[in-house]
Amino acid sequence: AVRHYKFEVKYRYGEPDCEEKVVMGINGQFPCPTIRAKAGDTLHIAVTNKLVTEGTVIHWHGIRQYGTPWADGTASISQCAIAPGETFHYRFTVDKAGTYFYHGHYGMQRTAGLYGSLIVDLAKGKKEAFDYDGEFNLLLSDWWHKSSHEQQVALSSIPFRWINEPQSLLINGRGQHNCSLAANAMNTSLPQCKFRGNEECAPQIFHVHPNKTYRIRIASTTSLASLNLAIGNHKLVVVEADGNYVKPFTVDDIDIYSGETYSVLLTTNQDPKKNYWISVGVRGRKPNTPQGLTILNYKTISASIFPTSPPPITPQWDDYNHSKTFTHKIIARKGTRKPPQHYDRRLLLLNTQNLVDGNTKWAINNVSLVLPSTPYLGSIKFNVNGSFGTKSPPNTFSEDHDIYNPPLNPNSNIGSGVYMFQLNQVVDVILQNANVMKGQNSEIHPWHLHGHDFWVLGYGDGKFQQGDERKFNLKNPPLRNTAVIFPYGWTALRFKADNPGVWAFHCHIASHLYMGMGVIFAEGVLNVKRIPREAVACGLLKKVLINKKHN
Ligand SMILES: O=C1O[C@H]([C@@H](O)CO)C(O)=C1O
Repeated sequence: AVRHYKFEVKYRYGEPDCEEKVVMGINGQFPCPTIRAKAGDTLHIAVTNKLVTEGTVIHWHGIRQYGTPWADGTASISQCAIAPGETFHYRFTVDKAGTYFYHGHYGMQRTAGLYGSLIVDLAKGKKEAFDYDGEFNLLLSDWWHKSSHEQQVALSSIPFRWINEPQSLLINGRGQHNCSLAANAMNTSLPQCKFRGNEECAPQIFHVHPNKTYRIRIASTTSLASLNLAIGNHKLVVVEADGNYVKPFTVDDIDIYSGETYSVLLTTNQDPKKNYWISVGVRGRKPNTPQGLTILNYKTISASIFPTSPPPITPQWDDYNHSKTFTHKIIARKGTRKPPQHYDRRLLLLNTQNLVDGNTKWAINNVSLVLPSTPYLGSIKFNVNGSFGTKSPPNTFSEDHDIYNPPLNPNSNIGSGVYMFQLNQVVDVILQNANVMKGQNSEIHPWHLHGHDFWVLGYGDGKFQQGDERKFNLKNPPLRNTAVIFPYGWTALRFKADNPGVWAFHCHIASHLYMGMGVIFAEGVLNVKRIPREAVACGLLKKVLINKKHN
């Protein structure tokens, strides 16, 4: 079936965490409307930009866009930003059931609130690999009191101004900044929140029946924060990650990085005379943000009876062993597509923090990404000269780079070059983490690939060595679209370059991408047919496409 949506992107006042701010929403809603479709459906989403003075695009995160690379919604990569007042028609199929989301992919518009859930159900007649009685969505995000515009200015100022930690964590767009839902149950200086219930920042409470199993679809669209989610007294069975089944495993809490999605099963087998906390806390960076909270309500009692015990304690932010233990449990469910046993091309990508002309940036193999004004998809397809860096970016980095210390020479270059793959090549990417520019520290980065799922072949501590590939899991590696690199560690990915188009591969932390932490992949672009001309008619292609006929 074809599903039609009309989206108007517009700022409005809102109080996501009880403080009035300007938020970016769709059709007056924040978070933006949930899209629900069936596998095999075609979505036709007409996006009208009502922002008055800035462009916009929307990326359908986790949807591979086979045959429609111009609908991936990445400004300067797959399309021109939609100008104020204009409408762009996204038409693409959702071929695989799973938990996804969508978000702005121009500057830091995701930070401003431009995100919503995208759920793809199985095609009619197909059955899930697990049973459940009901389901609900948890769309997780972090919220900032400084506007996305001010954050962009801060990050590109000399001296550099870091954005620091978010003010609040939001669950389905709702958080509490000046009060705590759990004040009466724990030691805090915050007052107890009091709600009539219709406030925009009142928690969304999840109502369940006892002795049932629920599928909880979780997505993290945070700008910065890595999160840990727990539900008091309840176990979680992880069954899906990034739209792919995983071998089910049971945990007390899950770590979720920006750009990831999970489905977990929860069985309501606890005391039905109580309600329970759902808590979200910060991991991987020294937190300065209170937990995000809401309530799991057993319908056997009133939802207004809050738990008297404190919310689950989020694991210590720097307990990386906890994160690694969780991450290593994620393997593919039987029946998942297996990886090719060999690669055709390998990239070793070093992640460093650098200086470029006095600006603090992130660079990959010493190149910090700056996007061109003509979208790559059009430039490559129509062979436009001079629209982006023609020098291919480096496949690897210097063997003597000391990943445990600040770089000896912190300066790097900017670049807009593209890694070009032969269609159907098997590509391995080893992401190598390193020390930041100042002090002894290395940070978490969740890397997201557009247009493909990849197999996560392995993780390791320290510097990747040739022999490490013997430890790769080629038997049942999980298929995902986002994978984390741990501090001072490496992560190995494999994918097949089988989707003609131009695809971003980048750190999903909004500020880090803004600071250049990404690369551009392209394959088989000459095979891409029928690019709508409004998708790429800007920059150097504006005149060309108006004057000539192309197919
Ligand atoms: O990009 C970043 O900059 C700061 C810090 O390294 C410099 O202020 C930080 O924590 C980041 O993740």
